[in-house]
Amino acid sequence: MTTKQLIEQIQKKKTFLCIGLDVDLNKIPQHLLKEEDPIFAFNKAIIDATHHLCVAYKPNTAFYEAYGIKGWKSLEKTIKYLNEKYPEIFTIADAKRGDIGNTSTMYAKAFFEDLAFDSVTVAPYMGKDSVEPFLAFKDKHTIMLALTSNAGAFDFQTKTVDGKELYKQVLETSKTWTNAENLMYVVGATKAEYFADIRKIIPNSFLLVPGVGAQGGNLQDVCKYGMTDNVGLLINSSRGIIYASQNEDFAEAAAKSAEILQQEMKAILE
Ligand SMILES: O=c1ccn([C@@H]2O[C@H](COP(=O)(O)O)[C@@H](O)[C@H]2O)c(=O)[nH]1
Repeated sequence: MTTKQLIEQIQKKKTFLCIGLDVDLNKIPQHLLKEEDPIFAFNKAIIDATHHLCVAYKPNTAFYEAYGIKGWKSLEKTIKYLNEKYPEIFTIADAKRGDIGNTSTMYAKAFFEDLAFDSVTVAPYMGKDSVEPFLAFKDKHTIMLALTSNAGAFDFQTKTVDGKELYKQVLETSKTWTNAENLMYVVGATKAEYFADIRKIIPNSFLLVPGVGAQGGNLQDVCKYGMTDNVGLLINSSRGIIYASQNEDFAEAAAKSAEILQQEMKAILE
């Protein structure tokens, strides 16, 4: 999907919500455990109930890898279902990959070609040659960690290196890379006070913003300082939506929870 198509979807659906599909078998309704593929059954029900309220889904691959081959098959089925039934939805593999160049190319093939995700998250720590192989894929998006939502973000990301905070160095340097137009960035909703400075460096790039809901980030604050003319934000909530209920009504409860955020977004967009 192109960035233009993503912006069109945001404007049409009046939402920039991304729903995180972080499936934990201990948290899903127990009746689903009787299904042949409980993870896919859960995701399918959540997607069917919420697709009109969001523009993106983000399975975090850890929640699938934890269940071995079965988990990976559930991830495959989920992305295939999304691509076939809801092709207008932007898909994010939250895998936080990155390695020496030839290995990064294989990661990129896995997520962009084999699984056919629109985007994948990567870590910037190994630098230019670890990220550029992802950027080489046309109409695919590489979402690089910039300033993360967790407390550990202050261990390295905000430390001063050569007179500038490391996360700012990451943003500035990455702008010079080949195919940098295919970059988006992760900035945590819990770091709302940093968005104004971040926008000075990357005024137009899309930001994937996790941390609303279960981690306590505030949507209004993020939008106040992070929003661009083209919105430029994908706000993610995972647990706050998909585990709104652990009973048989889980899909409807997830939709209600998603609708609360979507209505807030709609009001901001109007
Ligand atoms: O800085 C980051 C980067 C990634 N994440 C991921 O986003 C979701 C958040 O889940 P919630 O349940 O809404 O808290 C999860 O997959 C994280 O691994 C993040 O939280 N912060």
